[in-house]
Amino acid sequence: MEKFKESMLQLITETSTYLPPDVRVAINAAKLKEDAGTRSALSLSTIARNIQMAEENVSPICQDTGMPTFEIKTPVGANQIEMKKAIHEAIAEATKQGKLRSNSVDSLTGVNSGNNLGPGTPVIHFEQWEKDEIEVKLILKGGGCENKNIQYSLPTELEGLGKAGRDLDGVRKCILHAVYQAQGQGCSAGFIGVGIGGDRTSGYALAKHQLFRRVDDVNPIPELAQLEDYIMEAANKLGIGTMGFGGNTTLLGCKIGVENRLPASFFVSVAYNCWAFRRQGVTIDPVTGEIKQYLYKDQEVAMDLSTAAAAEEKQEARNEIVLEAPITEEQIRSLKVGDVVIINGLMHTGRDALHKYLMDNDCVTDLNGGIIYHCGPVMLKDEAGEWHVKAAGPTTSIREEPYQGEIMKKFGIRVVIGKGGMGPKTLQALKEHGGVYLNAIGGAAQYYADCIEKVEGVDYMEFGIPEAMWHLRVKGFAAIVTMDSHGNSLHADVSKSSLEKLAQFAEPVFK
Ligand SMILES: O=C(O)C[C@H](O)C(=O)O
Ligand code: SF4
Repeated sequence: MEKFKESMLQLITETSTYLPPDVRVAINAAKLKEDAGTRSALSLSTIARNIQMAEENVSPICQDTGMPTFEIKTPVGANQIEMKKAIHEAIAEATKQGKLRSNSVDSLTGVNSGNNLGPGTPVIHFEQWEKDEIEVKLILKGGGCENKNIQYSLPTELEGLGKAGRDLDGVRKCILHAVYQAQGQGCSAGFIGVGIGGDRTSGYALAKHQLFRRVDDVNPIPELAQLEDYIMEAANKLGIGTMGFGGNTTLLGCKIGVENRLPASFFVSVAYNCWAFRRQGVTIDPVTGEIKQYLYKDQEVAMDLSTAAAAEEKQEARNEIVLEAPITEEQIRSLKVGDVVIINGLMHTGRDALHKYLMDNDCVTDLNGGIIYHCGPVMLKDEAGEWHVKAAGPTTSIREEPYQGEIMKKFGIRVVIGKGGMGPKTLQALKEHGGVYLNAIGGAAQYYADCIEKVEGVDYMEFGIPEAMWHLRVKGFAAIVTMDSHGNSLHADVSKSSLEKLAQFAEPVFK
């Protein structure tokens, strides 16, 4: 079992740090479809570079290393109890090594277990088969994209598309709607797994299971193969684009599975996975516990960095502004949607627990003129007791919508950095107070970690590592203004235009 544990540690590390070739091919292809210099092309360049950095640094592609979910097939008689124990040990070790973020939180107390173990974490599904080898597949699906999963109960009425009935055309409408409702918040461009049928629980399991299919496989059921092709074409006409910035690629893959249903139920369940589509698998010798073969690693695919230089040149031609806290209202008022901002100096991380806390409490740090970064990093402490950032991309900002405006005003915060945009309440506060929202590239955790020169300190450690307030000194941290102090929001614009485009798909296609 010692060797099996080592093999599991290798699998976890590989999954978190190395994006499989079929996913790389899809991202490289998306990059070719965007015009150089557009926001989407710039984001895809950053994503490509981030994927390469993660591989080189053997560090997490994204700081949210998700809910580790294993699907295991064993020969009859294999000891599943021992295997489970070994997997738990490997998970704890991978967390200690900074390959996984401590991501398991007690839902009642809010306490982070610190080692990714706890009731329900990790998820392990066993199944027996006749073969004389063990197969272990692992997916690390982050929380932001998990929040964009959606389940429909047919018949239903869908925004933009009208009635969706209990037939293949109703399914078609649900899937298009699922892509639309995700906007950029699940770090588009994404991959979706769809489950038709089952019950509420097995439908979602079926949807997630589809994500283990290769991006380039062909569905053996002809009508579903046709539907997958149709969705790929139609969804990419919605104009949501990478990070919801607008653009030609919104969806990178669509895999649909079907199961029987109850007469009264007709569920369509959609599992949305971000571009950081981390899944890997191995076959294992049941006697030695050694890895025999990787399942999604049959070719070498280098990330296409060729357009990065051209894109950066165009970026220089854009309005590029350097900001360093403390920032004045005047500086903020001069910014508008589309500007690229480069941040130097100090910023403070803050996400769910901190925002809730700051509503009713003072802050230990002076935030006047300051910058809040919606980020839950992966951190490691060295022997001298100093903290190091291992991965630090943005988290989905919309969760802070109930708090953000008020907190900005209360503490004099001028800049909020996150991803996916915020709603009307925050937009109004930016206008009244003189604030700006910057969108960083979701999932680009290595790229941003590289901009962090020093960890100046940390407060509120009781919230756990991802939720604590880290004081970070950065250099050359680039992000795009997507909500300004004049009432403009790129997110509101893209949401509106994509709804108009969605409505073009209301007519029946599959009779
Ligand atoms: O938890 C995080 O760091 C990010 C999360 O996956 C998100 O997409 O919001
Ligand atoms: S931040 Fe984005 S890339 Fe990372 S897990 Fe969340 S949705 Fe995925």
